[in-house]
Amino acid sequence: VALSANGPVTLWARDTSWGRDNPRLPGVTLPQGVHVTDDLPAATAADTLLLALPAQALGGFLADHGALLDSKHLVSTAKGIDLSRLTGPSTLLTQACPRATVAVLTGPSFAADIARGLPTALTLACADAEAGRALQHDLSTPVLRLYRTTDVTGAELGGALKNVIAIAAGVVIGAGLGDSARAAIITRGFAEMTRLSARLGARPETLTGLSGLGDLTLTCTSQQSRNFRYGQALGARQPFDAATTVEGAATARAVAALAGKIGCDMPIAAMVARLAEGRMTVDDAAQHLMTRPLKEE
Ligand SMILES: NC(=O)C1=CN([C@@H]2O[C@H](COP(=O)(O)OP(=O)(O)OC[C@H]3O[C@@H](n4cnc5c(N)ncnc54)[C@H](O)[C@@H]3O)[C@@H](O)[C@H]2O)C=CC1
Ligand SMILES: O=C(CO)COP(=O)(O)O
Repeated sequence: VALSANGPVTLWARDTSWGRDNPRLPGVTLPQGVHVTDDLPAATAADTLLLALPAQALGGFLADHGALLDSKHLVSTAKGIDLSRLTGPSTLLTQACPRATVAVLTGPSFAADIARGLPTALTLACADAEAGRALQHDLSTPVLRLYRTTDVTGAELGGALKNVIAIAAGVVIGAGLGDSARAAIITRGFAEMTRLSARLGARPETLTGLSGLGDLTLTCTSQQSRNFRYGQALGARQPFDAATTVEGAATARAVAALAGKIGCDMPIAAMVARLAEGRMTVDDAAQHLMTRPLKEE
């Protein structure tokens, strides 16, 4: 919707029977500049392709269709870590499409806000600085402001890890533990995010930017966030719609596996993984976090 301000856009989906009003984006009718199709070869004729798939679906999609995407400029919007391979979306794209230029678009942004034309700032990460500069210009609009970086690892880890911490923040609020406890979870969660990211080669300033702290702030404080609402339901012991995309649940499990492999202490992520799998109660999780050995901040 936003990019159609810059020129014609083709939107591909497996099922296009919804016409121009997608129930996943209620209240938004696609503008004339968006052409909707279920013809993937036709849609992939463009040079620049945005892949807006859930992180756990991206690997399978690339296994089926990667050949169509090679040599293109591929921009992933997925915020997660693939559970079976323990890698982020950029690695999945590079492995499936070795001749493509790979970039990541991430940062604080609810789809509904962008579609309504509200002002939004994002991070565009591309290891190839020149290609990143071109994509930054192509994908910015007067209300969608892109900052660029070459730190793809940091940008995609920020987006993936903030979802895990947002679930924890939701649990705190859902369980009635209060805003002070949520602030503690956000802060200690951010410490975990920077710790793991540094171990994996990210730059610290990427984590304090839009793709890290920016998105963490948004997702831990807004009822628009699916990850936060899912955490709230867990905390309140209420059911949650299983058809809703909640990236942080699988990513928490991936983070726990990855952190175990490289020996990185990630207590909040480990707790979210156990809560999401039903292996721990909220009371036990809170007790566990509060009774860890006292340490320096
Ligand atoms: N919705 C939002 O506000 C934002 C979402 N993101 C990220 O973008 C990614 C996608 O999120 P949403 O669009 O919100 O999710 P969604 O669940 O609303 O939509 C995902 C779409 O992908 C389709 N899909 C799933 N598996 C597929 C496959 N194998 N082949 C083809 N299509 C498939 C689904 O049918 C659905 O239409 C996630 O990683 C999310 O974290 C990033 C920023 C904001
Ligand atoms: O990534 C997002 C905001 O930046 C969307 O968050 P949720 O997936 O939690 O709805």
